[in-house]
Amino acid sequence: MPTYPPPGALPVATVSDAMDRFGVADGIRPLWRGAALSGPAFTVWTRPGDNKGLHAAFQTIRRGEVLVVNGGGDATRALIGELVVQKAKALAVGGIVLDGAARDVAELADLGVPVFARAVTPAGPWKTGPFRIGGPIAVGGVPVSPGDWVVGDDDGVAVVPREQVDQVIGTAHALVEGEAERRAANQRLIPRD
Ligand SMILES: O=C([O-])CC(=O)C(=O)O
Ligand SMILES: [Mg+2]
Repeated sequence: MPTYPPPGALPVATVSDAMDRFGVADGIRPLWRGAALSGPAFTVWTRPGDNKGLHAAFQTIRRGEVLVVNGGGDATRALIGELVVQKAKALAVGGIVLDGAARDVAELADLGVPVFARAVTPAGPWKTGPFRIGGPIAVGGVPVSPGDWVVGDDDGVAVVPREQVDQVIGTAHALVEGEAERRAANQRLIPRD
């Protein structure tokens, strides 16, 4: 697995800026404050509201990979809850990104697994499929293929195509330095009377 910056090391906003401000998954939000992730995508497409494919994903997902799920943007059925996230934690999954919903949100922060989703609902999932594991999908309108870099923080989630990761990380570091200069300049401002 390539080495990515650790979760929270580069702001997602800056990573997106380094992609000409593209790459952000629209409408996908962190489910607890401080949730941050950074790792390669493990993709699943599932029938909206059905989590059979997520349980199948846990048979092969590797340490540090981020489970990224296209659930059709469905907000009516939670694809995951505390028990599924507990499983993700035991397998050292890097985090979960759902274009769909979750439940049991009070427990997710305690588990410490970064989870990002479009919606929260107490309604539980179906468990019959169909699903597809490992192909190209999209979340929040952004294409994701297995191995693309997924990064998430309090602002949301961005996806960097695998072949652009080195260039985007380099550009993002340069942008961070530029922002530090602007921050210092802001601190030198004085009110005019
Ligand atoms: O029942 C489910 O599949 C989802 C859920 O609430 C959990 O994982 O705790
Ligand atoms: Mg539950």
